[in-house]
Amino acid sequence: MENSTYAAPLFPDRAITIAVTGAAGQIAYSLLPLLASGSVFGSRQRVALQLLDLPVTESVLQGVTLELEDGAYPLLELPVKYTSVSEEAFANADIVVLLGSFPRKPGMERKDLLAKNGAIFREQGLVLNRVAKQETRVLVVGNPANTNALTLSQFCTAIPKVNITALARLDHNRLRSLVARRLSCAVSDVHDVAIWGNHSSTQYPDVSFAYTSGVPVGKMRAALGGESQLQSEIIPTIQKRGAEVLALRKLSSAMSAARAIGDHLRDWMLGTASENELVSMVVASDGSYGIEKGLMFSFPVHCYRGGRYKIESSLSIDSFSRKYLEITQNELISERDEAMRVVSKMC
Ligand SMILES: NC(=O)c1ccc[n+]([C@@H]2O[C@H](COP(=O)([O-])OP(=O)(O)OC[C@H]3O[C@@H](n4cnc5c(N)ncnc54)[C@H](O)[C@@H]3O)[C@@H](O)[C@H]2O)c1
Ligand SMILES: O=C(O)C[C@H](O)C(=O)O
Repeated sequence: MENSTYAAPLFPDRAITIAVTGAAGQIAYSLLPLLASGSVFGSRQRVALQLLDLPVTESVLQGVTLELEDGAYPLLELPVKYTSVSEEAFANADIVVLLGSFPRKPGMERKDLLAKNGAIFREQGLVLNRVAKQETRVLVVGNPANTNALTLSQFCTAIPKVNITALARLDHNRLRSLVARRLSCAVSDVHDVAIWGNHSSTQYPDVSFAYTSGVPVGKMRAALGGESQLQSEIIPTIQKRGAEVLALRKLSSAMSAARAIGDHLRDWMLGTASENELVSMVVASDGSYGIEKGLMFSFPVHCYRGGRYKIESSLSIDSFSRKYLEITQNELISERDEAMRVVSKMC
């Protein structure tokens, strides 16, 4: 991870408490060692983990906690807590990472998935509303991540909406890496790619503001072969990358998702390596770029130490980009309307 190893601890006198749901699943298996080892919050920050999964996974979850103990991580508080009761997992958490969600099954339509997850994220929002601290930071990963985060935020008014985000960093990292491969440069030399909109195949992976030491801002589209190449190859490659991994592995991305979660949490809590660096996060829209206020939308943001971010609202959007922003916004509006229709029936 960039720049976290020597970071001053956020909480020098205590452990940072991180609740993780879906902790018996495959992303968690890659994520928990990153959290426990200090790769995310620095090599001087103690870490307490509170793991949640469904009762049916109890023995797997227990096995995962045994492995965490056997890792003998110097920063990890022991014993590791695990439970199937959300209230216990979320109590006193500084950070809540929500991996647990209902997966799409063969024959299921998108609206069935929204209904199943609407119920889960409504319930978890209500629990957080009762037990979480106002300063708790929430990261939703379980799909459909943007809309699950929106549902949760509707039922969790105790946590300010700016403290609820969802993951677009995997898409951001995928784009950064693709640009590096195309330009034969180091990933660390690629700056300010952006992901806009939904974590789905309508997302807009944008290189308009990206630069490297050899390619200045404004020249990246040309360096990558021009708009037709972006449209026919680069944009669809990123939009469909999750599906590509799923088809090959027969399992969705987990190692890269865990790495992206670590990047998202590190930048959000400790700040980006440079104050000017843009990273992509799904956050509640403030109306920037004409995106409906309140919609959970991935924007390029700046992050500052202490869990703060600011949407970069001054980028100039041309007609090429505007078309993509509208497609992904429309998808998110229809997901939101469907999810709200479903959860309103549960009230
Ligand atoms: N946003 C992203 O970039 C991104 C990337 C990769 C995967 N994902 C999503 O992340 C989620 C997790 O992926 P995974 O590969 O770890 O899945 P997984 O199926 O391996 O694990 C999910 C775990 O969640 C648990 N779970 C289900 N409902 C729960 C609930 N209500 N409370 C607590 N736990 C619950 C399950 O028992 C399971 O152990 C999936 O929805 C996946 O689509 C998102
Ligand atoms: O789990 C999925 O559907 C895919 C995942 O969100 C990914 O982007 O890899």
